[in-house]
Formats: sequence, C-alpha cells, structure tokens
Amino acid sequence: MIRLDNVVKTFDEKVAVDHMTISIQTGELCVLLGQSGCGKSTTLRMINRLIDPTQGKIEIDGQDVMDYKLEELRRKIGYVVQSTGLFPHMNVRENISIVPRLLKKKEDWILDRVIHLIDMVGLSPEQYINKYPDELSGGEAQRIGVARALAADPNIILMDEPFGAVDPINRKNLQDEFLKLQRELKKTVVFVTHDIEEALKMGDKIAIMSKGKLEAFGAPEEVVLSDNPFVQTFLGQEATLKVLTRYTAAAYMTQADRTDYHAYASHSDDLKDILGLMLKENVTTVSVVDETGAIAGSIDFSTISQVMERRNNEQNSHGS
Ligand SMILES: Nc1ncnc2c1ncn2[C@@H]1O[C@H](COP(=O)(O)OP(=O)(O)OP(=O)(O)O)[C@@H](O)[C@H]1O
Repeated sequence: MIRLDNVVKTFDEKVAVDHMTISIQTGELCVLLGQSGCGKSTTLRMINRLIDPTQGKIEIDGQDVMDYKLEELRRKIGYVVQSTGLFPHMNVRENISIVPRLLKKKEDWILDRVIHLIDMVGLSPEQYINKYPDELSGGEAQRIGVARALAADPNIILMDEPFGAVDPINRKNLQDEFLKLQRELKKTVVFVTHDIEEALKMGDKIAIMSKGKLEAFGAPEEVVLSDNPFVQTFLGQEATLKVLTRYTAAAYMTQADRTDYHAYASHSDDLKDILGLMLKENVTTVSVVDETGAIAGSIDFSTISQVMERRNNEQNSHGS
C-alpha cells in the first residue's frame, strides 16, 4: 500500500534521509525505529507530504503521492504526533470534529462519530466530550489525538512518537489498547519511535534507521537476529527477550491447570513480564488470573523457552 523507492531528503547540505526503499503492506503496522536525528520523522512526513522528497518516489496504492490532490491525500491519512496537536481553544468534541466538518458531514453524523470514537479509545464520552485539552492528562490527550486521527476513517495512520510523553504505565496501556484497536480496524500504520521495546511489541515490521539510512527491515523476530553490526549493537543482547512483549499470558497459558502457584500474573501480562516475575519470585510456574481475580490457568518456564526457541527456529529456517 505504501512504497518508498530510493527516497532522499536533504536540508541544505545535510542528508536527513538517504535512499530509503521499503514497502508496507495493507493492514500492517510498520515501525520506524532509530536514534534521535536518524530521519524517522522526516520519512514519515514525506508520506503525507508535509515535506517533499528531494529525490525518489513515494507511492500510495500504486499512485505517486505527488500526483494526489493534497486534500485527498490528507483525507486518506490520519496523523498523530507526540504533543497530540490538539487545539487548546477547542474542546474534545470540536477537536475530533475538525476533519469531518471539512468533509462537510452532517452535524448529527459528526456527533455520533465523536461519541463512538471517544468510546473506542477507552474514555467515557459523557465525561470527556466537553473537556478542553488542558483538562486532560497526557495519556487522555493522546487517546483523543488517536480519536481525532481516526475521525475521517482514513486507511493510513502516521504516528510520530505518539506515546512518547506518557509515563511508563499509561504508555503500556496505550500500546495495548492501540494494538487491540488495530486488530479490529486493520489500518495501515507507520509508527515512529526510538523505544526498542515499543517497536518490538507494536511492529508487524520494523525498519531500523541510522543516519538517514535503512539498516534492517523485517518482522521483529527477523530484525533481532540481523547480523548487521549496527543493528546488533543498537538492539543489544536483550532484544530477543524483548520480543516476548508481543505475546500475552492469555494466549499461552494452560487453561486446564488452575492450581494456585502463589505467584500471580494477569492474563493481560506479556511473556516478558511473566519471565521477570519468575526470576523475582524464584519460581518456574506462575498462576494466571483473569479480570475477576480468579485463577484462569498457569504458565511455566518451559512454555516461555519454547516460544523463544520456536521463534528462533522459524527465523533460521526462513534464512536458510
Ligand atoms: N526542517 C528541517 N530543516 C533542517 N534540518 C532538518 C529539518 N528537519 C529535520 N532536519 C534534520 O534532519 C535530520 C533528521 O531529522 P528527523 O526529525 O527526521 O529525525 P528523527 O529520527 O525523527 O529524530 P527525533 O527522534 O529526534 O525526532 C536531523 O539531523 C535534523 O536536524
């Protein structure tokens, strides 16, 4: 759906993006990962033409972005930034309504859509619809930013460090909820972050960039096994462990085993959390509890090591 073909962007003499070539499939969440200044945001902004490339071509649905009418392109593409970009003098309803109003949707339709979107991002419409941005926490503002980006039902969403300014617990919640939403909506998402764990958790594909260049591109399990020396150093030895953040306890627990093992994990915890709990409590099996606090099953160490082994084997067989 989105194709970058040898894209270059220079600012004066400085090369910000250096011959980037990647293809992002429909419904895929592609993370652009790299250190500050490596060209992630510039790459993202060339997709919706906030910036035009110096060289190369970007296609959406097979058509050069330069051939789209700007308004058509922006309608196709939602955009979420770290600072949320909410207008401070507009309340939540007005902020989310901006694009539908530009598209001349009926007011009744817009109000229904606003209510639906606030609910969809996990907030109460009655409580939040009339609030102003300065009455929202960082996490709440980010949710409204996501709701606003979804307002015109775009096929593509560009997200620039969307959860960067949020504390770690809220950040994890936002990640989990966005992934849940994404499983339903299946938008094509390009997501910029410099947080390795976030990238390995969120990405169907990860593009690792350094100094404007693409260093690795592939599924998380692939990039952690990359033999590119920059990628190895950048991701560090813990990267393979971090891949475990992609898998939840609920998906891997043995439901038949409801024994109380005295170390408890939530069904929404990921396998890296569970491994951490095992090491902390010095146990090899933990009970998994559901949202009511009842024991729903268990996970043991061998399950986690099998997941890691299987991932590694799959990758090795892909490579051979
Ligand atoms: N408008 C601009 N004018 C001049 N130089 C720019 C401009 N925008 C970006 N750059 C430069 O291009 C390079 C890439 O910047 P970019 O913002 O794309 O990096 P990034 O990876 O997104 O970094 P960060 O995570 O800090 O936002 C940097 O060296 C930056 O200083």
